[in-house]
Amino acid sequence: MLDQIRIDELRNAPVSPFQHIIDGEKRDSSDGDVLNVISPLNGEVLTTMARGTVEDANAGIAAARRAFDDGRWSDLAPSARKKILMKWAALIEEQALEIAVLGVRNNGTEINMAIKAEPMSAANTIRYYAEAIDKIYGEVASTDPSVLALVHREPVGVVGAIVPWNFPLMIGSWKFAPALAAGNTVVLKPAETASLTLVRLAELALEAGMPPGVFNVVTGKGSVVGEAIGLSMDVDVMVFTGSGFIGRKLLEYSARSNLKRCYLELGGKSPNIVFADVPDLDEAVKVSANGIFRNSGQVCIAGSRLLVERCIHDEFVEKLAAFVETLNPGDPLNIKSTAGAVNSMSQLQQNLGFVEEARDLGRGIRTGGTRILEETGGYFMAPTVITGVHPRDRLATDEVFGPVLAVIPFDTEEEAVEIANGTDFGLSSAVWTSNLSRAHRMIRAIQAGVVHVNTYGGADTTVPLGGVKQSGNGHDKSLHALDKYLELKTAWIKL
Ligand SMILES: NC(=O)C1=CN([C@@H]2O[C@H](COP(=O)(O)OP(=O)(O)OC[C@H]3O[C@@H](n4cnc5c(N)ncnc54)[C@H](OP(=O)(O)O)[C@@H]3O)[C@@H](O)[C@H]2O)C=CC1
Ligand SMILES: CCCCCC/C=C/C(=O)O
Repeated sequence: MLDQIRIDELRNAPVSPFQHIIDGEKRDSSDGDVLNVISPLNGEVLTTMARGTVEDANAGIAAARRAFDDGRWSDLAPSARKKILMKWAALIEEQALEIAVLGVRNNGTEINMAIKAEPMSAANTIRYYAEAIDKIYGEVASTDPSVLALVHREPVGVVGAIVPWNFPLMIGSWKFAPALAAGNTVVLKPAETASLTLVRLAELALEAGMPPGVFNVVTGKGSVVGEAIGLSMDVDVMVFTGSGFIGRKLLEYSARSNLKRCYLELGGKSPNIVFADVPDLDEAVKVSANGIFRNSGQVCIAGSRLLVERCIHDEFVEKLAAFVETLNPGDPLNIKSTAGAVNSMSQLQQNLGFVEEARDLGRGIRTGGTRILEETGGYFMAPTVITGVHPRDRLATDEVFGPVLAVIPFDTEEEAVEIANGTDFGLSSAVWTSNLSRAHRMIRAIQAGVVHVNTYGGADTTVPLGGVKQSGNGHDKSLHALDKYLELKTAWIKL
């Protein structure tokens, strides 16, 4: 599917200014203000987008409220909603390359990953929930024969979605696809540094026949548009992926407004644990490296802590560093690049700050540790492996969200579990072992929403993704995600 010549044609195509999509229309901000969209590929202005005001956020919410309350979407038969969603998925797939290149110019993800993880994955997710929604049934409870007790599943109402910049379409679709399939309406605020493709998707939704007001996208600052959505009395469910700092604010907004449900996915510091009986050490090296360095480490489930049993530690690190040095981070629109740009200058500075702190503590910068390709003006960083990290170092406890891997040796299974569980996070993890009993013990012992065994990543739409501890609550993906967007209603009928 990836054609370098076509990508090169698209890479310099002019990008028209982006507006909000509210009530089925493209709209400027109420005060006409715009934000410059800076491309992380060269630090230059790519285009502008509407800088949403509180009025714009409220207009998006009001449109979603009207569209929900008058039943133009929720009262459609599930099969009718399904037809529109299927058409939407097809349109996204038809334009996948154009959308992917626009997204790469906006957020810096390498094109190989972007095409799969963004438009293709969004289309797949929309289709998954479209197909599911006419197969979900209510219940008839077991009661005394004088009563008929029914449990209905109803859409909750207006869903506010606030999504991040690392995979705007993939993560966005994990929220809006089940929400819309279930009959809710949506107002979505994309991240300031990755809004363009989500606006494009909203345009395609209208083209697919989605009624106006059902899916609204309001761009701008989180502190303005995001806060207005969080505080709205007309938003019934809030779904979010991003930092714990903003996740806490959303809980506060909910408490200060209408106690809206709030589902948070807040990232992690996921342990990737390699025992000496790893079935294939070379495979583990490669998969572990990809588990942290794809998308420049800007992945919530990134295996950012590598715990290696001491007796194979030196050999593993040697092979890992050698493999990492063969990676080819750089121009994300070159299909040969293995990683692209870091999303923003502030993320790059944050990443480099972690490296400096580790260096000051005397940890070993085994490879990487620097900004690269500075002459391009882009925000590129070498994949970085840091050894001798102490489990209490900030590098071992805090999310970097960049291409920085902390390596920690361990001696026993118990110690590995203690280190693995020794952070406030609990999103993902992996165990590499040939011992089936140990694999099952570790699955039980690790505090995380996902435990991989002898692999890292790759879990598809069929399984839930969610965190424990301060990695959040609720689950994206799978049929379980629908529960967030459905309300149970009991009908108790005396016969
Ligand atoms: N997938 C994941 O797990 C992600 C984790 N993170 C973590 O967060 C760190 C910081 O990244 P950052 O982009 O600043 O993440 P944030 O949590 O700040 O941003 C996530 C989303 O929240 C919005 N937002 C910001 N302020 C508010 C507010 N007051 N009310 C409502 N919404 C708001 C943002 O909008 P805007 O862009 O306009 O600020 C964005 O859409 C990363 O280094 C990483 O550790 C970040 C992104 C994704
Ligand atoms: C194809 C990349 C897999 C990403 C898995 C989930 C990432 C979630 C996130 O970053 O929030």
